[in-house]
Amino acid sequence: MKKKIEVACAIIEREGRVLAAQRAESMSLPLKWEFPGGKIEPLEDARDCLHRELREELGVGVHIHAALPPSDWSYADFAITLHPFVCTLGEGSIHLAEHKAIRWVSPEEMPSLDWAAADGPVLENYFRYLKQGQAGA
Ligand SMILES: Nc1nc2c([nH]c(=O)n2[C@@H]2O[C@H](COP(=O)(O)OP(=O)(O)OP(=O)(O)O)[C@@H](O)[C@H]2O)c(=O)[nH]1
Repeated sequence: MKKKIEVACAIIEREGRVLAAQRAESMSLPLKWEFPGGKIEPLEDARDCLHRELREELGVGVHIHAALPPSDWSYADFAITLHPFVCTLGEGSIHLAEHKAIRWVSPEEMPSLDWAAADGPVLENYFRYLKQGQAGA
């Protein structure tokens, strides 16, 4: 059976843009774009995982504002459930410990990046979330 992992990831918003991070050549899914985050440890809460991973990967704290629906994806060699959270930056300034690059992208620019395949449904859910916010505004 395929290995199954649970991953928490952060859609960090700033001034109408979100932070996209590019995986390094040395990582799995090299050079793909993703939302920073990582694997949830056994018995770990998804939000605690997110805070831990963002400190490790970017050296920042975040404020979590909303949880988007978890989304499942099956890669050739493993299956993943992504748990996305909409966040803003808290304390610290960004230092890249693992990623090759980051970009602040507008919602219009987001689909043009070469995302990890599992992020497709996450982008759709985020666009739906933005629309709902505008409808409720
Ligand atoms: N953080 C994050 N990971 C994602 C996203 N989309 C996606 O497919 N993933 C996959 O989820 C896994 C996250 O695990 P990780 O960040 O703790 O793992 P890693 O790359 O350090 O180690 P790995 O070598 O086991 O892949 C990776 O396999 C990554 O490719 C995303 O948007 N954010």
